[in-house]
Amino acid sequence: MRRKTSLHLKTTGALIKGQVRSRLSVCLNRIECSLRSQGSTLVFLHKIIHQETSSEIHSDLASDNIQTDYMQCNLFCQHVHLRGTIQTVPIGYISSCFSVKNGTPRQPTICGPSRATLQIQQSVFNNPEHSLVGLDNYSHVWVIFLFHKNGHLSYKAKVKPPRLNGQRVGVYSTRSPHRPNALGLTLAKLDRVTGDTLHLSEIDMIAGTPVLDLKPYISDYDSPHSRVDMDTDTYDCGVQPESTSVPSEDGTTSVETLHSDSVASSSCTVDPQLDLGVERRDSHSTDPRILHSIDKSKVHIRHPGDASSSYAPKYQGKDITTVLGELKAYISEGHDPFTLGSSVGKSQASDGPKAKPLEPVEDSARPCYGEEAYSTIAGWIREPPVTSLEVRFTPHAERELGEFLAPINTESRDRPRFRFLRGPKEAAAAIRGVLSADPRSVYRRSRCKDRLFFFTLDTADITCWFGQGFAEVLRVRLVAVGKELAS
Ligand SMILES: C[S@@+](CC[C@H](N)C(=O)[O-])C[C@H]1O[C@@H](n2cnc3c(N)ncnc32)[C@H](O)[C@@H]1O
Repeated sequence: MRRKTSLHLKTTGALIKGQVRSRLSVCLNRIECSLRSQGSTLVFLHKIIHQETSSEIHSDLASDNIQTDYMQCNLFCQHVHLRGTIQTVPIGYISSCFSVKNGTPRQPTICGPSRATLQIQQSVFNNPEHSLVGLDNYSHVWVIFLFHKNGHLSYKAKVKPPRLNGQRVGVYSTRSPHRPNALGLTLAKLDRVTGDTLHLSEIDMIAGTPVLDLKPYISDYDSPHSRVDMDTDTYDCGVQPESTSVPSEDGTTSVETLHSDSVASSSCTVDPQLDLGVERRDSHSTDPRILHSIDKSKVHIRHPGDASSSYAPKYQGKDITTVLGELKAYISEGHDPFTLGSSVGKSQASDGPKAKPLEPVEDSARPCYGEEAYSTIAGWIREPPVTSLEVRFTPHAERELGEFLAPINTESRDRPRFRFLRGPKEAAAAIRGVLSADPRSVYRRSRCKDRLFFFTLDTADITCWFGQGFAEVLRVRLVAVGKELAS
């Protein structure tokens, strides 16, 4: 194997010129060192050399990809020496309606109809379809992939996200594809599973993207809001609970619901220190955007006007806002919510405060808890300094798009046909999604305002231009390679 590898390295090395050649040879030397010292990594290294480096080099000799491979090998070898072996082999490669980076949505939510398939490689599992059994129970899947088309590893500690229109932030506060380990993470919609293939939509990956891993999206684990909901479920036990409020040593009040026929108990902990006002701001910070969550409180109150409040768990017929308002009053004023009215569980605290009818909690006085109560995001994500664009089609472009057929359409073979998208309507929605988010780089926006913008969507080449606050689609043509696919 080693001889074969060396031979391959020599052949590949002969193709490389100048600086790139010398860089790669350093890299190859390191790999050979690794081969000598790390017998077990031989297969993987061979894969890197064979699949990643050589195919890219042959197709794109002078490109930056060589540097990427060089850097990747370099990083890899450092790891082999310092940290042991890290084996990462793609489980499959994305086939998607985006063939190049230009015009690919920056996040999956931008363009719902963006579709893709992923076939699990036979080389990873003998029966790749077995690895997907049960996955069709989930609507969404995390896709962990490599930004394999990042031409060069010019990553920097600070980046300029296009939505920030030139402002710099730390790379780790962004989803920039330019990062030291070029890993991407996309929450894709899982439309269906057929055998060894996943059918996805809402994706932001280009065709050929190597996928390293898949995990089901489980809101109970992956969404802080759901975690909160699980905690508040302690109010909705389904059986008449006997409740007792137990002040604990750390000053929190724990409300325990005891099931008479079971040893199981669930608890809801309220920290009076926290004032139940979730919109606490950091005492050290004057930045009004810094909103801090209550980490320890397992209580979640939704904003009274929040549409989601209809989902609020109920305790003994009362919505959670009311129950927590009562709890808050209990904590701050001594009203015992558990001795109020007949529908509420009895308090077992004999020396607890006397029952008093509660005043209805004023909306303004209620804590205003939105979803941000449990997760916070940078203000610019929802309110970026760039505005979204109106998207128009010229009548000509509209006609051209209308000519396209869905993949399964059996009509005339002369008409252009999509591979992924389900017809012109879906394509129009995808184009609107991509363009309204202004896919141009900051440089293009400011320096090349008047230039035409081209991108490819499925089998269509789109030409458009940008004006003040809008993007207009001028032409929709079948891509050259798409012709073969469409026939
Ligand atoms: C901003 S990244 C976000 C990706 C992912 N959702 C994440 O947060 O990690 C999405 C952009 O990466 C680029 N991209 C997609 N697939 C790529 C690949 N295989 N190699 C390099 N760049 C890619 C496209 O330009 C796309 O607009």
